[in-house]
Amino acid sequence: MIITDVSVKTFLTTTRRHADTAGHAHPGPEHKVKQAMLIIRTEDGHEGYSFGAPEIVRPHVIDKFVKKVLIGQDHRDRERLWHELAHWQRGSAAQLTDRTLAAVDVALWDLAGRALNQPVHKLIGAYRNKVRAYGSIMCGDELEGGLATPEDYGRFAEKLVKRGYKGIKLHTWMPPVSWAPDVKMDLKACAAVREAVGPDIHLMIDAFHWYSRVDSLELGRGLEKLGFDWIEESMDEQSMSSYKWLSDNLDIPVLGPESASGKHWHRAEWVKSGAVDILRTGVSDVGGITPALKTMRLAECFGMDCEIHGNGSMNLVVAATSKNCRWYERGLLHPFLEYDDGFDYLTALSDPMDQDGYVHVPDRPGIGEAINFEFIENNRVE
Ligand SMILES: O=C(O)[C@H](O)[C@@H](O)[C@@H](O)C(=O)NO
Ligand SMILES: [Mg+2]
Repeated sequence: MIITDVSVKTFLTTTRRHADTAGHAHPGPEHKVKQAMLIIRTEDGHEGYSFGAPEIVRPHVIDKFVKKVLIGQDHRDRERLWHELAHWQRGSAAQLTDRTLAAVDVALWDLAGRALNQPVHKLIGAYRNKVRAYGSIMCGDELEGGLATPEDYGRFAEKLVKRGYKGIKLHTWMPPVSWAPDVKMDLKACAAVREAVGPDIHLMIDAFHWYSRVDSLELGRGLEKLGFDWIEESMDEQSMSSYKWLSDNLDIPVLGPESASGKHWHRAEWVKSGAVDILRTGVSDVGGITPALKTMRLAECFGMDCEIHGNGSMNLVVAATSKNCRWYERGLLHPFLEYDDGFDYLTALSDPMDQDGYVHVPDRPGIGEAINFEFIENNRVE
């Protein structure tokens, strides 16, 4: 059970996703990008894995922080190891981020499952074995036939409903789109989607993250007329009081925070302040499965739903082990991309969705990823 090694394998994977100046994904030509696999190994040869950007598991953070906390420790002591690593953050000169904590925590949970030959959602205590998904559409663009007009969004939404989705979330247009942001265009896209899919499909929006209070109010009031389920990240989440103001002035549920730092502790403050109606967590955002579960349980104590940010096995585990979330965020989706094609370094989708819009939680050991180890070895760069 004792951890004897922490290592990283960096490899090339092919993708058509390209990040814009705000970090949002858009489709483009195929290109190769570096991906990292973190490996935590024990004395008896068991290993746990997690994937992420190479910079979050770069040698500096692995050698200066992760190895110092993990090597020689019982891998099952996840709660203690998470706190010990989190305490290193204050003195790390902002070098040890929540993303790194998440990579380590996910690999430790994966290790626990693989060592016992059990799926992690069963180890934690499953609430369900399938979760209803909403299709999370990429941010708008200026691509002919892509997501350039409200009608494009409407057509794509129709396609998603045919695929089985019972919920759809729009990320609307943001810079670097030349004319964005524009509340009236956001509402035209939302109206086009509502018109296209009818009244029974659940709709949500995740808007330009830096609207003013007044713009957010105009957007929210328009969405109320369209019967949307929630409004998400329409303002800078560093201003919790702005969300309190918006929640007090809108009927549509306000959801968040997604990107705000502070893990489960800060999300407790958002609940206490009444800043949101639906809480939000995400394994990458709060530092792992461990704090994401704490956020879910915190929301449950206040009679609140907590919706999980992001796709992938790690977030699916949190959704499968929690009663108070209604959705799994499946995406990001675009008319030019086939989400169900998956990743070249996995031999199966982590989140297969049936025709009724349910994602079935894989019962594979660990967090449930079907890793193609041979592909990773054949495409290693470090
Ligand atoms: O880069 C981002 O802001 C996120 O990836 C975003 O696009 C999307 O994942 C999100 O906000 N979901 O709620
Ligand atoms: Mg979001």
